[in-house]
Amino acid sequence: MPVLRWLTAGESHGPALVALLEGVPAGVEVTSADIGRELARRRLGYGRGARMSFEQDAVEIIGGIRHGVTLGSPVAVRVGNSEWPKWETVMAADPVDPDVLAAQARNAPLTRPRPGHADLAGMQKYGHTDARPILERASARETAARVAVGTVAKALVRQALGIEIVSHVVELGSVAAKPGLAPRPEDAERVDADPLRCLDPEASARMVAEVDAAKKDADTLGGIVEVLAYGVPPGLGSHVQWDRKLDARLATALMSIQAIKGVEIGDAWLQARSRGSVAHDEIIPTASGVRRVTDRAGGLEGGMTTGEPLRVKAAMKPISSLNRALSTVDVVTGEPATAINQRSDVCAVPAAAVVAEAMVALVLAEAATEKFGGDSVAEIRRNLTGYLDNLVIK
Ligand SMILES: Cc1cc2nc3c(=O)[nH]c(=O)nc-3n(C[C@H](O)[C@H](O)[C@H](O)COP(=O)(O)O)c2cc1C
Ligand SMILES: C=C(O[C@@H]1CC(C(=O)O)=C[C@@H](OP(=O)(O)O)[C@H]1O)C(=O)O
Repeated sequence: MPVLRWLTAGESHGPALVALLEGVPAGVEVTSADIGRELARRRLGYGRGARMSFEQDAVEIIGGIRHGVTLGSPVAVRVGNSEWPKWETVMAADPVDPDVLAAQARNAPLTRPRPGHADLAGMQKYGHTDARPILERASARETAARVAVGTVAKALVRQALGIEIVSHVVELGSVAAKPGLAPRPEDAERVDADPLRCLDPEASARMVAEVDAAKKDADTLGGIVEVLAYGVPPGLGSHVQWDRKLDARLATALMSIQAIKGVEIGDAWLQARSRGSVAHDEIIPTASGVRRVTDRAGGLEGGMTTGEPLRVKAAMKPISSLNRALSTVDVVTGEPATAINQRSDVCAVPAAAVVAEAMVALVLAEAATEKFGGDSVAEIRRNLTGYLDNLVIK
């Protein structure tokens, strides 16, 4: 059984999302205000749709935390959808009078699946001619629940191991930030203050213009985000089995985010195009122990952390709900049609970076509790200190 596990439930326009995080050690200090702050970060970013401006994330901790400290029991969080009153008939859990439903425009079947969304494959798989039952759960609204439990994971790795996780946007559409820019924990506020969560102000201005141009053309954009984790000890994850390798676990976690289609560990694409002599991180002795001269590997070798900063990137495809709707088929008439065209984000890359932080935090929290024990923060700290003090190679 995994040491730490998490699940979410809830539909985009249902009453709430819920998240359950099991295996959290006792003694992690975290409050609903902390979760609220992370959820507010997820709503940031130039190019998000109207829903982000009027919907609130109403956080309620249902279990696992008492007086701001985790108990060791499962942590359960509810994130209420303030849009619910508008949807309580369409999304009612119990049967509704068909005449009442028919009178609601919102309940009209969505029969023109969007290329790039989960609509068509989901309708085929689950046997619907209406996309509603699919898009409600496919929607990235679900990422609010991940960020809620990701906040607990972040607090755990920070308080037990001193790990700080930050993220930034490195590319948006055709605009790229200056290569090599990487935020440190002290840059986190500056990143959040930028409209695109980009560290390079000149690139950020061009990204704003790119979003404006896409919006004017009724189009959408994707991009690339990077997550960095500082203070990660060597030896999280393992080389001994495919499903213990931390690079693979990070890739799975990031790839599970809606619209993420590629993951890069360190400078993987550049490494693939380079010769071995310039692709790896040479090891040198220093007064404070062995170090790598560079961090091209993104802090991971053999499925284990090296002690260098962890660095992973995720590529997000452009949003698939376009006002300039793409060609599709009306699944009821069988005729060519234009896809469902509903209010949508033009670009959600900055928000995806915040979700990616949460997923990296959950994976690191899982790997840390595996390695250092999972009952209390004090126990993890003790075991970490014992491990670091007794490393055979320092
Ligand atoms: C933060 C975030 C916001 C998103 N917003 C939208 C949106 O407004 N409209 C849309 O069509 N897709 C949006 N997406 C992407 C879809 O949820 C995603 O493309 C869809 O669920 C299909 O899954 P796939 O792209 O992983 O194959 C968003 C994704 C993220 C991470
Ligand atoms: C609600 C969120 O994102 C939603 C993700 C999403 C999608 O298809 O993924 C579609 C949009 O929802 P709607 O169609 O209701 O406007 C986004 O607003 C959120 O991130 O909280």
